[in-house]
Amino acid sequence: MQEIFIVGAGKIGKGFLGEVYHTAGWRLSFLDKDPEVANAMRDAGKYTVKVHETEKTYDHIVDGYDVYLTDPAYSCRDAFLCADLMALALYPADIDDAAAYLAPLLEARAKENPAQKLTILSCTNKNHIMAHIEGEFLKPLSPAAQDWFRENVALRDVIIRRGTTSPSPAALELETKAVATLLIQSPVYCDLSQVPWMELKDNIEQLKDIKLYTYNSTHACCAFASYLKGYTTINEGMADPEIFNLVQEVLDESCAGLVKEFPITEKELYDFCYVLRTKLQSPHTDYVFRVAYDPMRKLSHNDRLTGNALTCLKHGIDPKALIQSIANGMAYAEPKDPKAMEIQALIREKGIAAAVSQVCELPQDHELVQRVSTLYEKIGR
Ligand SMILES: NC(=O)c1ccc[n+]([C@@H]2O[C@H](COP(=O)([O-])OP(=O)(O)OC[C@H]3O[C@@H](n4cnc5c(N)ncnc54)[C@H](O)[C@@H]3O)[C@@H](O)[C@H]2O)c1
Ligand SMILES: O=P(O)(O)OC[C@@H](O)[C@@H](O)[C@H](O)[C@H](O)CO
Repeated sequence: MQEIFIVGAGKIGKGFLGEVYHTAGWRLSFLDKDPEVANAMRDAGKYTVKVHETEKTYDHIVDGYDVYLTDPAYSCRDAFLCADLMALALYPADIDDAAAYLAPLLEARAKENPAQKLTILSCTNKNHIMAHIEGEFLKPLSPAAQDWFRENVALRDVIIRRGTTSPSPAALELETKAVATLLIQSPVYCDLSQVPWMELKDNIEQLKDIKLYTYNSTHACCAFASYLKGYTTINEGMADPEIFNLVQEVLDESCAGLVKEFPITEKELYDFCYVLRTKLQSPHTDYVFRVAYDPMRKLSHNDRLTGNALTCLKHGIDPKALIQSIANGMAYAEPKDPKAMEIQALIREKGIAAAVSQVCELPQDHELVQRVSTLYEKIGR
């Protein structure tokens, strides 16, 4: 039996990877830093995922797993030492800590089980960070373990094309929309051919910008605009004609920039985004809080809105709706989102132009900073 070690037992860990690898008959081990999350899973011994496929919806009960806390005694040691696959189902900001915690385990594996190769999947929406992650894994290792890691570990990026939700981090009832495969940078060191929804690809870095600048730019646009209108779900936002139109404009601008920037035809891009162009309601509730979460990352230089707008400007396309969405993101003042609060503090301390300049990582006299600042002042809050 093959074994997956899932770091981060949240929505993607439990609701996507746990569900899919359980279906495929793999042994599942979860590691989480939150005692509430780990205890809830351990006490219940099972959880339920409502899976929405194109033609059917069904409940899948996932059980028979082990769950560990990131304890100082490394109770997860045995599970880690024989895992074929490790998935980092974490936000990018949590990966460095996870790599530091995992270092003694990698050191032990290099000594005690050197012959078994390991594949690590980095499951985030942040692109161009794989060299950094590899550095974080290698940094604490001894020279011998570093050599072993380079020879025997395939650290790979992925593209997650499904929304997975739960009402709280420890919830044992999740929902997932299963309509597209998980794209994984090839090659890997384990056999994924019998695991549903897994697809190996050889150009993940480029495809990931295209996915972020279409699926995630429209998603962020909807979340920030929805917050400003007082909605709490993405479903409510998409049902509002004004927000729906803004989302479509963001998609049009993004696609116009992408066909100029990347070797992809308009038809290929249209097909890739087909689902975004229909007014279909999602079969499950998705939350503005989740989709808007961490606006500092979402508005940063290479990410879904700013990176996208810069690509448009580079190719002579006016990114009007993207710029409005960045301004809306600057006005996203959800008290429970620490990074939204950091942005609000920056605006209070430095003024809007300096804050946009810092968040979007652009000079203050850049056209985009000036236009975002002007639009921000017009937003009624
Ligand atoms: N949920 C989705 O629909 C979705 C879709 C695409 C991509 N993603 C990406 O997947 C990643 C995970 O998202 P999620 O929705 O599952 O988040 P989540 O908050 O539901 O789960 C993350 C889990 O990781 C745990 N964690 C954090 N730091 C840890 C550490 N150092 N060691 C062990 N556990 C740790 C947290 O306690 C939490 O349980 C993110 O990068 C997100 O952008 C999510
Ligand atoms: O996970 P984030 O915070 O990068 O972005 C929120 C959502 O846009 C994202 O999770 C999507 O639902 C997902 O990328 C599926 O397309």
